[in-house]
Amino acid sequence: MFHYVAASVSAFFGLIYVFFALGNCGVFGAIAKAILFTIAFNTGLLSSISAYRVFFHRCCKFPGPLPAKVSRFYAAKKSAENVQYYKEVAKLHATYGDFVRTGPREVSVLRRSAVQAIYGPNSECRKSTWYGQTGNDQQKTSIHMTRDHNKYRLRRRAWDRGFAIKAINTYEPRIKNKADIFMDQLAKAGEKPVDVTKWGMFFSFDVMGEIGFSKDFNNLTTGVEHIAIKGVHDHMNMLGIMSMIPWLLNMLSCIPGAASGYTDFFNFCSQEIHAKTKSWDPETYPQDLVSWLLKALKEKDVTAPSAEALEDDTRVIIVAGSETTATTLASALYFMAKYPEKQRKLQQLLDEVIPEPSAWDYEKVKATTYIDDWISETLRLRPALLNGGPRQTPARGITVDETYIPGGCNVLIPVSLIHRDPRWWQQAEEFIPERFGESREEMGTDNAPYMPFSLGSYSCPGKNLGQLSLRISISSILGRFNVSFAPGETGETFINDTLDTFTVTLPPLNLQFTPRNQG
Ligand code: HEM
Repeated sequence: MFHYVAASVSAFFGLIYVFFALGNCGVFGAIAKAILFTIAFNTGLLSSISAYRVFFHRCCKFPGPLPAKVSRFYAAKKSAENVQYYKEVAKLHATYGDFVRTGPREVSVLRRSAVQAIYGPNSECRKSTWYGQTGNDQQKTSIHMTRDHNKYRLRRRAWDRGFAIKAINTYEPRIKNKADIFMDQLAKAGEKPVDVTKWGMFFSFDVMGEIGFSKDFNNLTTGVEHIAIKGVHDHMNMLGIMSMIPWLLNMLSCIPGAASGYTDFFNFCSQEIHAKTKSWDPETYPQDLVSWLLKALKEKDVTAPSAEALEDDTRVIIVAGSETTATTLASALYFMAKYPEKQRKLQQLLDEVIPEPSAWDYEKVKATTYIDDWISETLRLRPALLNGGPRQTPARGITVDETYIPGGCNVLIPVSLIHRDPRWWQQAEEFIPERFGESREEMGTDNAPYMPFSLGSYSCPGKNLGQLSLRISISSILGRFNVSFAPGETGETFINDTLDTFTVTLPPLNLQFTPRNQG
């Protein structure tokens, strides 16, 4: 698009010059003629592109709404209506079936076998053009936006070292420390309602400050959202809508001032990484994720990102690491309030191994598998990312069941739909953590499509860290409190008004945390 826009602008001024030089009209006449010429040319061009996309494009056999076949602006428009594009996708699948053309070259697929074909470890599908939204210079983008598969694999190694078991073990007591501050704040709230959407975010941002940078972001102690993070949150809706047209987002971000809402966040990350570069001691064992990335950079390891990419990576650490864990924690607590008898069951199982909060021990929490079943079921019904990241099919295409999808198409799975599809999930709409535990076989869980952390090469590197934070926070809460809806809260808005901003944005949820008498 950059090339196209540059060529168009040059051609426009070239035309004015030519018409003027031909000498049969003045400057204004030349401008008028150039405008007419440009309109005629672009009308012809856009009409022929539209006709091609509707009748001759390699994706033309897939059904879908006509405007979606012509342009991605359709998806952006639908997303702009209420930032709930996932509901639109659900309607489209109900109307058109399992394969829906949701963009000129995008197909949304609602089939179990598509999970392996698109995201599985042996899939040849690669990150699609969606990941070009912050630019295509692979030396400058974050790991998340790295589309070059070989470069991605090399960079991923540095991340995987930061999430290896030895590293993760050093994080556990520091996360527990944050959880304890969180518990003190819940105790202070007493009978007052606590918005867990907000406080879950404070907790997970502070965890990422600690684990990402060995830094206290102080959200939990102050009860106030960090100014830099606030900038990100204030612009999530816009980002959710604009990312429907990645090339436009990329272009807009180049306009000076267009990304000013993010300035605080960008400056903050930049300051943090510079401070860290100075304070970091390469001789000691890395204590946080940024140190692992710095280590790779310093050792000129092939896994090292460039300095610019490192800055972008720090932004990913904060956003990818905290938004997802925070929204999952809030949803897990929602289910506790909604299903008090199941909450009691989890509490009792934890009480058996941890009879009082002072006896808290992570190994015992981990051994209580029902807590993992709770987290898995929460992520099934309330995935932190409602859609699988779009992937591009390899040149020879892929086959999903009986359907051939040609090469060079963008394909994705609507995760929030496939996780509730009754063809593969029994009692699909119900919250039944046991389906991941003792009822696993009976409920056919192993054969059902499940991908809250994505799968394969580009799956979430922070999965273990996310689960660690969730186990620690949930077990700490249940050891000290009973969780219920605050007066007047039903949780309906929390469920119905979830926004699709790539990672979800959740409405407030007011819960009450009543101290337990454990006798
Ligand atoms: C419950 C918690 C979490 C969930 C549900 C989750 C989910 C996901 C998903 C679905 C993706 C794939 C996105 C895509 O395909 O574009 C992803 C990617 C990623 N996640 Fe997580 N995540 C969680 C926690 C974390 C944590 C704690 C970190 C730590 C920094 C993290 C770091 C990342 C990174 C860096 C990527 C990009 C990987 C890539 O592009 O290949 N995540 N996550």
